[in-house]
Amino acid sequence: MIEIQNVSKSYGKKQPLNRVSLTIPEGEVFGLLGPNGAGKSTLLSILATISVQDQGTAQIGGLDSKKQKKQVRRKIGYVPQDVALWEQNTVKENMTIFGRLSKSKATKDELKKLCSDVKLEDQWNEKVSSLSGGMKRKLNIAAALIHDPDILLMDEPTVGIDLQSKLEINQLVKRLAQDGKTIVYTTHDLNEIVTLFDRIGVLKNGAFSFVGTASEAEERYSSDKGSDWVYAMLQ
Ligand SMILES: Nc1ncnc2c1ncn2[C@@H]1O[C@H](COP(=O)(O)OP(=O)(O)OP(=O)(O)O)[C@@H](O)[C@H]1O
Repeated sequence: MIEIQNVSKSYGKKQPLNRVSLTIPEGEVFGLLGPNGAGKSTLLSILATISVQDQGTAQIGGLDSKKQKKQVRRKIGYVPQDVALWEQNTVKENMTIFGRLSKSKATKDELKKLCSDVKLEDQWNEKVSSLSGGMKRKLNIAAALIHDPDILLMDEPTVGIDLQSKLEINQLVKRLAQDGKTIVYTTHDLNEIVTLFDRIGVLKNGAFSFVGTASEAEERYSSDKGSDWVYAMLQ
């Protein structure tokens, strides 16, 4: 469970988060939406203990993101917006390095299994620099799962990649949720907004303008003229 209470964060005169509150129950796939610059990455980075909020609290599995960073990091896997890999090393070497960094005792077979879960088994001995953008994204996700986190924070994991990799990542997210993991996922993708999430939340002007299921959003934002409810919701 994730509990965010009255979280605020400013950068100079900009205030992307202004007393934001949200509860995400265990096992939920939550879609974090909003226009460019709305504060989605900022909120994820606070949950990932990379940024610190100016005010308010964020609790992850009962642990405080500010005061119990180390313990929180054991509970979360973070997939940043920008791919972060060792390009000159192989997939296997990358997984081994990430395994050491997360102090995981995962065996080679377990690391390989994580790669096969994201359909990267054939690339095990390939250099990262030779992989496609979609493959790199999938490797970043596999790396975030090495320490078997309860919660996965994913910042636009499918932006700018091929359709097949995107659908594979979507399927993986659904499987992880079935296994009981809680997932917070930011996206601008229309199909994902409509199909992937148990609930969505729209960040706008520093706060959530909507939190609920896609059906509830459709009901609220559809007009009689049948205008596009996703567009209306994000305005
Ligand atoms: N380190 C930083 N220093 C200064 N300003 C920042 C910093 N990080 C984010 N911002 C600003 O805070 C606001 C929120 O940024 P954030 O990246 O959280 O938005 P976002 O909703 O994730 O956007 P996008 O959909 O474009 O990824 C933006 O105006 C951004 O320019």
